[in-house]
Amino acid sequence: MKMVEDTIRVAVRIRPLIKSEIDKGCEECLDTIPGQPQIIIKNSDKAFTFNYVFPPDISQENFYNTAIKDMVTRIFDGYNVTILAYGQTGSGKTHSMGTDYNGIEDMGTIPRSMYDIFKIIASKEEWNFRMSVSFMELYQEQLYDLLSDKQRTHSIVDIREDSKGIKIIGITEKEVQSAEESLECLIEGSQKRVTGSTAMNAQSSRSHAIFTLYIQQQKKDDPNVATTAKFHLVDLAGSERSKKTQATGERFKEGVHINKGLLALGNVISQLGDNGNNSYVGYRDSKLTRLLQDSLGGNSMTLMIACVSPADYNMDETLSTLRYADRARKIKNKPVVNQDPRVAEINRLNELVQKLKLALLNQKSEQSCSSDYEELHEKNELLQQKIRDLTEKLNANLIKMVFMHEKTEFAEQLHDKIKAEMALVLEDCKELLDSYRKNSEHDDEYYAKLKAIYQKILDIQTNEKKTSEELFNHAMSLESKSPIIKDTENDVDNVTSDGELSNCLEDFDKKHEEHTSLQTERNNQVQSINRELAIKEHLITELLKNSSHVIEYSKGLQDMEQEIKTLQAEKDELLIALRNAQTNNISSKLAESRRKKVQELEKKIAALSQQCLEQSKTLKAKEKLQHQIKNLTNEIQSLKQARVKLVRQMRSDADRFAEWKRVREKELHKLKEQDRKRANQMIKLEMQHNKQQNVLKRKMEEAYAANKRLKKIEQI
Ligand SMILES: Nc1ncnc2c1ncn2[C@@H]1O[C@H](COP(=O)(O)OP(=O)(O)OP(=O)(O)O)[C@@H](O)[C@H]1O
Repeated sequence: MKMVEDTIRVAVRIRPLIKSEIDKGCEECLDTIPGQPQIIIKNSDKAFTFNYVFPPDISQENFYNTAIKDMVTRIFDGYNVTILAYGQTGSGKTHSMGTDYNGIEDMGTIPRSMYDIFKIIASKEEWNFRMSVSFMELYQEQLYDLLSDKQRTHSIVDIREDSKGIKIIGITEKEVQSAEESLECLIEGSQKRVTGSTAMNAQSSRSHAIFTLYIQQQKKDDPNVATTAKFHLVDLAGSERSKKTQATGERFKEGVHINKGLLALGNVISQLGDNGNNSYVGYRDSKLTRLLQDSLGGNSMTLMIACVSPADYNMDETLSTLRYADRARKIKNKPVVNQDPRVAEINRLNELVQKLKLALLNQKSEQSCSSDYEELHEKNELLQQKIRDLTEKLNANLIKMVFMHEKTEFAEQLHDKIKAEMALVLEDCKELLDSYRKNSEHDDEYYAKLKAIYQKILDIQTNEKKTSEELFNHAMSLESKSPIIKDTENDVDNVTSDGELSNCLEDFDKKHEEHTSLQTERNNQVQSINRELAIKEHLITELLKNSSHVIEYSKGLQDMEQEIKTLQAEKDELLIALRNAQTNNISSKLAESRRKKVQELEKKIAALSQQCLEQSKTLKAKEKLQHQIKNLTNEIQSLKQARVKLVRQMRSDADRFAEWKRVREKELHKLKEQDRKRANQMIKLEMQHNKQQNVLKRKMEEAYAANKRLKKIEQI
C-alpha cells in the first residue's frame, strides 16, 4: 500500500460584498496580492499565507480548475479525497460547493467535479467502474440520510468506527451511471435539507451537508488490480453569532448546535495542527468531528475552502476563520491508496503463500542436506588440501630432479672427457715403456717410476670400470625398487567446489596439477633414458672387452701367417733338394731325413692354417662387434641428446611455472582475504535468517487465520 504524507491544503475564497453589506455601508477590509496566495487585513499588520487565496472576482470555473480539479483526479489513483467548506454564515460555502445546484449555470464544486469524474471514467476504457453516491445531513447532532425513501424521522443513521475507519450504518448508497444521475441525487437530497432565513443569509444552511461519491475500479485484463475511493464534499453550516444572526427560538437552538460542532472541529484542528505534540485528538466530542475523522488527520487528501466575507463588519468572524484555516494548514494527513478490500486480501494472501512456499522449499533443501553436505564438504576440503600439499611436494621434488639431471649431465661429460684423456696418457706411457725396454742404456730408476705410473693408470682404469659396473647394477636395482612417479590426475577427478575463491583455487590446482603431471612424465622419460643409457654403456664395455681379445688374437694371426710362409719356404727348399738328390743319387739317408722334415713342416703348416682359419673367423666377429659398438655409441649419443632436450624443457617449464605460481598465489591470497570477510558476512546473514524464520513461523500462523477469515468473507 503506497503512502504519502501531505498537509491539508487550504484555499481561502473571498466573496464579493453582498447587497445587504453594501446597504449597510460596509467597506472591504481584505486585500490580496495578485499571483501570491496571501491575504492581508487592511489597516493592520495581519497577513496569512495559504495554498490558494482567491479574490472576490474569481469565477467559479477558475476557482474549480485551480484548486479542485487536480484533487479530483487523485480518486482514480485510489486515494480518499475530501473537499470541505468552512466559514461564517453567508460567507459563500454553499455557493463554492454548489450544494444548492439546480441545473442553472455558474455551478459550484460538486456539479463540476461530477462532470469531470464521469468524463474521466468514459476515457478509461480498460477499467470497469462501479459508482454510487450518498448524501447526509448533520442537524442538531442527528445524522439524516438525505437519499432515504423513508420519512425524515426514520432516516436517521448512525456513525460507527472500525479498524478501517468511520462507517455510516444504514446509509443509502445509490448506484449512479452518469454525472446527471449523481446530480439528481444531490438535488433530491438538497431539497430535504433544513434551511432557514437569518439576518445574515436569506437562505442559510442550518446543517452540515456531506455528499459522497464512492468509486470502485477494476482493471479489465487483471482483476487483481482494483482500488476503491471515497470523494467527500462537505458543506458545513456557518459559524455565527446569535446577535448578528438575530436568531431566536428554533434558529437559536440550531445555532447553538452548529457552534458546538464547529467548536469541537476547531479544537480537533488545533490539536492536529499542533505539530503532533498533542497525542489526544477530541474526534469523539461531536458527531461532526467523528464524521470528519478520516478527512482530518486521517488517510484522506483534503482541501479546506475557507470562505470569508470582505466586509469590515465581519472582520472578527473573518479573522477567526483565517486562524482556523491557518491551523488546518499545519495538519498532516497520511493519504493511502485503497485497494479493493477483497482484492487486497487475496493479493496479500497470494503473496504470503508464494513467500511461504519459497521459504518451505529453502527450508526443506537446507534441512535434508545440510548435515550430510557439511560433513562431505569438510572431508572434501581436507582431501583437496592434501592433494594440494602432495602436488606441491611432488613439484618441489621435480625441481630438485631437474637440478640432479643437469648435474648428472655435467658429470657424465666430464667423466667421458677424463676417460678419453686417460686412455691417451696410458697409450703414451706404454710407448715410453716399450722404448725403455728396447734401449737398455736408460736409467733403471726412471724405468721403474714410469712402470709404476703406468700401473697406477691401469689401476685407475680398472677402478673406473668397476665403479661403472657397480653404478649399472645400482641403476638396475633402483628400477625394481622405485616405481615411476604417477601423476595425481585420477585422485583429483572428483574434487569440486563452488564460490569465487573455490573457482580460483580450482583453476590454480588444475594448472598446478597439469604442470606437475607434465614434469613427472618428463622426469620418468629422463629416468628411462638413463636406464637405457646404462644398459647400452654396459653393453659397449662388454663388447670392447671381447674386441680387445680379438685384437690380441689378430696379432697372433699375422705371426702365424708369417710362420706359415717361412715353413712353406723351408718345405719348398727341402722338396727341391729332394728332387735334386734323386737325380744326383745323393745318399738315401739324407733324403730320408729331408722327407721326414718335409712331413713335419706340412703338419705344422696344416696346424697353423687351421689356426689361421679360426683367427679370420674371429676377426670377422670383431668387425661385427665394432659395428655393434658403433651403433650403440650412436644410440647413446641420440639418447643423451634427447635427455638434454627433456631436461632443458623441464628447466624452462619449471621457471615459467614458478613465476606464474608467484602471481597466482598473490591473487589467491587476496581472494582468501575477501572470502574471510564474506564468511563473516555470512554468519551475520545467517543470524538474520534465523530471525526471519521466526517471523515466517508467525506469518504462517497469521496466514492460517487469514485464510479462515477469507473463507468466512466469501461465504457472506
Ligand atoms: N463568490 C461569490 N460570488 C457571488 N456571490 C456569492 C459568492 N459567494 C457567495 N455569494 C452569495 O452570497 C450569499 C451567501 O452565500 P452562501 O449561501 O453560499 O453562504 P453560506 O456560507 O453557505 O451561508 P450559510 O452558512 O448560512 O449557509 C448568496 O446569496 C451567494 O449567492
